[in-house]
Amino acid sequence: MADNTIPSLDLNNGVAIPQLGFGTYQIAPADTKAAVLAALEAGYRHIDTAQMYGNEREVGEAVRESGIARDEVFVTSKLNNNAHDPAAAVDAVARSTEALDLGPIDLYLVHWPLPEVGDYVDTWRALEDRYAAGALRSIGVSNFQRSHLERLLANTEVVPAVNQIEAHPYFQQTPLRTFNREHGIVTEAWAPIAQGAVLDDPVLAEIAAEVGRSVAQVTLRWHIQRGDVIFPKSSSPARAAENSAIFDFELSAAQSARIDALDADRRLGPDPDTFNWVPA
Ligand SMILES: NC(=O)C1=CN([C@@H]2O[C@H](COP(=O)(O)OP(=O)(O)OC[C@H]3O[C@@H](n4cnc5c(N)ncnc54)[C@H](OP(=O)(O)O)[C@@H]3O)[C@@H](O)[C@H]2O)C=CC1
Ligand SMILES: O=C1CO[C@H](CO)[C@@H](O)[C@@H]1O
Repeated sequence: MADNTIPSLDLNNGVAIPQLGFGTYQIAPADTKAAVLAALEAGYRHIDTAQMYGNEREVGEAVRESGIARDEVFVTSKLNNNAHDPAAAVDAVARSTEALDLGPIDLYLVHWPLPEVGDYVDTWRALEDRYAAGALRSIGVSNFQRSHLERLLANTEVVPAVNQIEAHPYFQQTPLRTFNREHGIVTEAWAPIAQGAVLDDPVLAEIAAEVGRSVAQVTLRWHIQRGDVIFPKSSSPARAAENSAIFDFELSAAQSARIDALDADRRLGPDPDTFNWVPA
């Protein structure tokens, strides 16, 4: 474990995804290109963006200008909540593709199920069509609960490659992660350090002192050892580099179990069963 190489996982269609990526939520468009270039310089090879974040164009510019071969960088984007209608979804894929300007997008997600807005099954069929046409290398979902996935799996052909859900030590999502795994769906954990809420945790601080790492690094390492994909966000190149230096140490089973015991059913973001927000 001397080096710090980022491992990849295989999605259910055989496409490889780096287990660590760089999150770009709340990075302003004007700051995004520099932040993504710094992340790529630090060794990240996976960027998570969304139409909702308003920074796809700048993510694409950074990847294109980085000098790194296109097939060495994995880029995810997400369909915005106002594009669930199938025709709008097809148009949204075209707009994301144009904004990123990187050729086929590596992974494209339905950002939220929006259970009371249209029907996510129809939205998914539109993404299945774009996937079959080669416009998207992989397709997945985000914030889908078990009930949403069950309906999708029963009514459509392509099994989502990932389900990107809120998960961190205070909201561990154990049953949903198990369901994902049993169906060949990779779990991606958003807000892996709980948007900073775990940083003052005394148990995590104790473990950090034991392994000589920061609380953020210990928390991110715990996710990696659970087998999930993560993409912490930082606007600071120093913290982004810190967050990527997690592949040259390990947590013991006992240390991981102490983190497992922090689960507190503490959701930070919206509840996917009731979140039906659509931007104007
Ligand atoms: N699918 C979905 O619905 C959602 C997806 N996401 C995705 O997940 C990504 C990650 O989630 P996010 O909500 O950003 O939350 P994170 O858990 O990644 O936390 C980000 C916050 O932690 C701070 N931070 C990061 N690294 C460190 C560090 N080493 N030490 C101290 N503070 C640190 C950042 O501040 P600073 O920038 O100042 O370092 C920022 O305030 C998003 O960027 C986005 O790509 C997020 C939310 C919802
Ligand atoms: O990706 C996202 C960033 O955070 C927002 C607020 O929690 C979410 O709505 C959105 O899904």
